[in-house]
Amino acid sequence: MADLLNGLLNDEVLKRLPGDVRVPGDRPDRSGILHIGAGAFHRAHQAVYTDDTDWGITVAAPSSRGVIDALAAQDGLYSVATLGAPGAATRDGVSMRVIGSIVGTLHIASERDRALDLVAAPSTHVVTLTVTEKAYRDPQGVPRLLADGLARRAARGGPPLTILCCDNLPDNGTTTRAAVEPLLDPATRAWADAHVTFPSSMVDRIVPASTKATYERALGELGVTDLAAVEAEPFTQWVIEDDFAGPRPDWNATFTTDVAGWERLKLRTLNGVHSTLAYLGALADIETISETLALPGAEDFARWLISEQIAPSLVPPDGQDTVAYGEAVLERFANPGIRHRCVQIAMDGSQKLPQRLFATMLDLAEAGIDLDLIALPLAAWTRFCAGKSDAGNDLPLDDPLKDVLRQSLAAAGPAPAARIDAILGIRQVVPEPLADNHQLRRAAAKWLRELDRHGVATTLEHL
Ligand SMILES: NC(=O)c1ccc[n+]([C@@H]2O[C@H](COP(=O)([O-])OP(=O)(O)OC[C@H]3O[C@@H](n4cnc5c(N)ncnc54)[C@H](O)[C@@H]3O)[C@@H](O)[C@H]2O)c1
Ligand SMILES: O=P(O)(O)OC[C@@H](O)[C@@H](O)[C@H](O)[C@H](O)CO
Repeated sequence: MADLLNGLLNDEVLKRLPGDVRVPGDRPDRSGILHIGAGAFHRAHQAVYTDDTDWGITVAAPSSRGVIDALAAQDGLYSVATLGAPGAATRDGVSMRVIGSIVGTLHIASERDRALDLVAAPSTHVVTLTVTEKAYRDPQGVPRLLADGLARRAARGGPPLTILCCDNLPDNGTTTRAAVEPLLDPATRAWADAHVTFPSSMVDRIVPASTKATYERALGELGVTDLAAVEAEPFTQWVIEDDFAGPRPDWNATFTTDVAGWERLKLRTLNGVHSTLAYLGALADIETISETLALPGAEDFARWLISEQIAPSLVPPDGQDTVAYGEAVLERFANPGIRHRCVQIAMDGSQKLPQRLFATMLDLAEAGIDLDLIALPLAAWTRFCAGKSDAGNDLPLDDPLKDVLRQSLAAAGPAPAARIDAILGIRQVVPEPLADNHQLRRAAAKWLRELDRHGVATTLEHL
């Protein structure tokens, strides 16, 4: 952890920061946005877009309070280091910006009543969410909080509210609505039908979890300690369905009537290849995505996967070409400044692979297209779930369906075909038509046999 003797980043020290650090102008004095999920992504994405407006954010942490405590001690300020920025103003392709859009913090687990009041407050116009894919399947968690907050807002006859999901899910607005609506009492439901919208959005910026190196870099660049520092790639994108119930922040985002095409393109191409590289890299005991992409054969495989399997599975949004989009994604993945760990991306595969891989497979199967290449990431995930790398090292299986995955694999025994069938048989994860797809089963079993016998590095090299 960075040295506290240098003092903390806060309002007082803003004017003393090095001249090449971008600092916020006048800070907003109220928050029209309640954000739930104080993770790294929010700080490097929505909070940055908001910093360019006169809106403020209250950030709510569902359980762990480390980040909000750090933010509170720093007057809500923190830095974003953009790494590998072409033409960056500062050393080694790093450009530093201090963000001032966070004006309040809240710990939901210990301040639930205040959280409900904030959902109900007339001054709150937008609730944004980055709570990971699995949170939408836990009715007693964030969906219950939103439902209870809406009940309070409805009872007070509050103004309209927009609930904007910023998690990597398809139809993420509809998914959020579907998680919240069944929890509403009839009166609140009737009020919400008229006063609450759930736009979908496609969010994109690669933001790895902060590490000791992040805090040390922040100290070096700022001259003061920043315990909420994050780092991110230069690229950023936000496509939002223009369906706001009340006032809309003037974010420099793309507002559109149809966000589904963007979501599909991004989830299948960027996230599909990200998860593929994450499982291959983790099995090969490689730490990051950029290092995995540098394995002989890996970049060619990713390119084939995009052109032969992902591109034919979707119609990109107007003006986009999936192969060109994929090329740009691979360039972003190769950014050596971004140390995005394979095991971080590999987390929660059961919640991610349905939209990242299985949806692509379904569309390919329906179109009668061979599923050979895309069966390799399925084999890699299957092998990853058993918890050992190619060299026999332990791999973490951090997944809400960990027990189901492990039990299914244990019951299947060692034969690759049986292990693939066991995974394809998990109905909560794999759509039914894929379980009976003989071509997919055969291809995945073939790849799993290769991975078992030769490991990832040799398999990729000899593709
Ligand atoms: N990091 C990225 O590159 C990136 C890019 C695009 C989208 N996203 C989206 O943002 C999400 C968060 O990413 P991050 O990098 O901030 O991760 P993070 O680990 O830094 O933060 C995760 C956040 O989710 C909350 N959370 C986790 N499980 C929860 C649960 N069951 N109920 C309620 N809250 C829960 C945590 O409290 C935390 O605030 C991702 O899951 C993804 O959907 C991330
Ligand atoms: O954040 P997750 O856990 O949903 O997925 C891990 C990465 O694939 C993801 O965060 C990408 O970096 C991101 O989607 C890029 O915009």
